[in-house]
Amino acid sequence: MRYISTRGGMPPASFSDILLGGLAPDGGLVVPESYPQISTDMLLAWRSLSYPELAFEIVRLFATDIPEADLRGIIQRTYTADVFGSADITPLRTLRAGLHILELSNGPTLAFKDMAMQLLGNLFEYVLGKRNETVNIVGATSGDTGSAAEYAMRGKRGVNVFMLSPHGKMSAFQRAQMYSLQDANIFNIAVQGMFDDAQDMVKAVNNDAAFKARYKIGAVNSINWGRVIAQVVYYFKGYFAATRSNDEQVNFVVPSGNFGNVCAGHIARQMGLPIKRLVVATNENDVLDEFFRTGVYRVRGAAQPTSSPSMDISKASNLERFVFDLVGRDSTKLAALWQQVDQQGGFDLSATSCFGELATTYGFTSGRSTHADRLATIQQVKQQFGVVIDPHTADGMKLALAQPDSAVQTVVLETALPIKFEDTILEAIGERPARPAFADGMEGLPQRVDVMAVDVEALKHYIAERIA
Ligand SMILES: Cc1ncc(COP(=O)(O)O)c(C=O)c1O
Ligand SMILES: N[C@@H](CCOP(=O)(O)O)C(=O)O
Repeated sequence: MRYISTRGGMPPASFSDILLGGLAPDGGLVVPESYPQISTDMLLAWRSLSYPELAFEIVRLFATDIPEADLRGIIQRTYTADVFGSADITPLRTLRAGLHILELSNGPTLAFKDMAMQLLGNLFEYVLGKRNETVNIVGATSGDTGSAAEYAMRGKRGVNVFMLSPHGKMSAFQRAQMYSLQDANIFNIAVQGMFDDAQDMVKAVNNDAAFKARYKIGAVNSINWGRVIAQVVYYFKGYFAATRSNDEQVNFVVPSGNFGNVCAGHIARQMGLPIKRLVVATNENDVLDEFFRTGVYRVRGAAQPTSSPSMDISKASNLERFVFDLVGRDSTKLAALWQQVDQQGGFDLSATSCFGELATTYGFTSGRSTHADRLATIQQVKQQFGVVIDPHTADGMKLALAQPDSAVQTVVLETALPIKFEDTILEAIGERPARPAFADGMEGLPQRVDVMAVDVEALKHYIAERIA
C-alpha cells in the first residue's frame, strides 16, 4: 500500500515513511492510493476475532511494509485488558433493543483518543528504533488528543512532545491530566486562542519544510494517517458486536469536531463494512452539520466555547480526506476547494452532484446540539437507562434518540468518560460522576505549562530552544 497527498504534490510513499509525519509536503493530507476491499468471506472470518486479532487484520492491509510478525507483536502489546480495562477492549453497552453505546474510553486517559494513540506510541517506537531516528511531535489539542498523546509517549526514547492547548478552555480535569505530567520529554503550551489557532500553528510549523527537516517534526493529530487507521478498527468491532449476521446494517452516530473519528467510519464503509448511515453530531460549533445539510462549508471566525469543549472546532481538518473522495479523488479539484477555504473561508457544493451524494452514496446525515440539549440528554439517559454519559457522547445520543429507523441497529460512539467534565454532569443530574482512584486529587497536583500568544515564530523558537 502506498500513500499520496489529497493535493497531488507528493510522490507515492510507504506506510513507514508517512507514519511519523503530519501534513504532506504540499500542505495536503496523506491518504492511501486506494482503500482495501473486504470480501464477504473476510467479513465472515473477522466476526469471531478478538480486538487485537481484528486490529492486526485491518492494520496490516495499510501497514504493508512492516513485517507481519513484528506488527502482530506491536498490536498484541497495545490492546490488552491491562491497558483498556477488559479483554473486550471496546465493550458494547445496549441501552434498549436497537440502541447501543460503543465504549471507547476505557484507556489510560478516559477518552477515545487512547484507542489510536496507544498503538501510535508503539508504532513510533518501532519505526524510530529500526531507523535509529528521533522525532519531535508538535500537536494541538482541545482536551483529549493532548493527554492521550502524552500518556502514550511519556518516557519514550527519542520522542519529545510539544502540545498546544487553548488557554483556559479545557475542563479542570483535562488540564490536570496534561499539565501535571513532569516527564522531561513533555512540553505543554497553552495558546492564547482556541483549538483552531493551535491547529493552524501546528500546520504552519509543518509547512516550513526546512524547519520540519531540521528539527524532525512529527504529528500525532488526526492529520497523521496512523491515527485514522487505528480508529477504523473499532467500527468493525462495533458492527460485529451490534449485529448477528453480516446481512445486517448499522448506523453509527459520531460526536464530531475535527472529523477524524467519523472519517475513520467513512473509510470502514468504503472498505465494505455494511454501514447504513454515518451520523455526524456537532455542538453549537456546527460547521460540519451545516456542510452535510446544505453542501456549504463555511469556516467561522472563531469557535465558540461550549460545554462539550473538545468539539469546539471551526476548521475540521479531516474533512479534506472525505472531500477528496467526494470529488472523485481529483486532487486538482480538491486543491482548488481548499484554496477557496484559505482565501474566502469556505466553499459551496450545493449546486453540484456532490451534494446529493453526501447522503446517497456516502450515507452521511448530521445534526447539532446546544447546552440545553446536552443537559436534557444526560438527564434522560440517566433516568431511562441508569447510565451517565459525558457531554460529547450526549451530543451524539441526542441524535440517536431521534433516529426513526428502528430496524437498523444504532451505535453511538462514546468519546469520553463523564469524569472529564464533572461540572456539566453536576449541572445536568445534580451528582458527581464516578472518579477512578488513580485520578483522586489530580487537580491539586503541581502543573507545568508555558503560556504563548498565537505566534508561529514564537513556537518555532520555543521548540528549537528546548531541543538544543
Ligand atoms: C471527547 C471528544 N469527543 C469528540 C471529539 C471529536 O472527534 P473528532 O475531532 O475526531 O471529530 C473529540 C476530539 O476530537 C473529543 O475529544
Ligand atoms: N478533540 C481533539 C482535537 C484534535 O483532534 P485530532 O483528532 O485531530 O487529534 C482533542 O481532544 O484534542
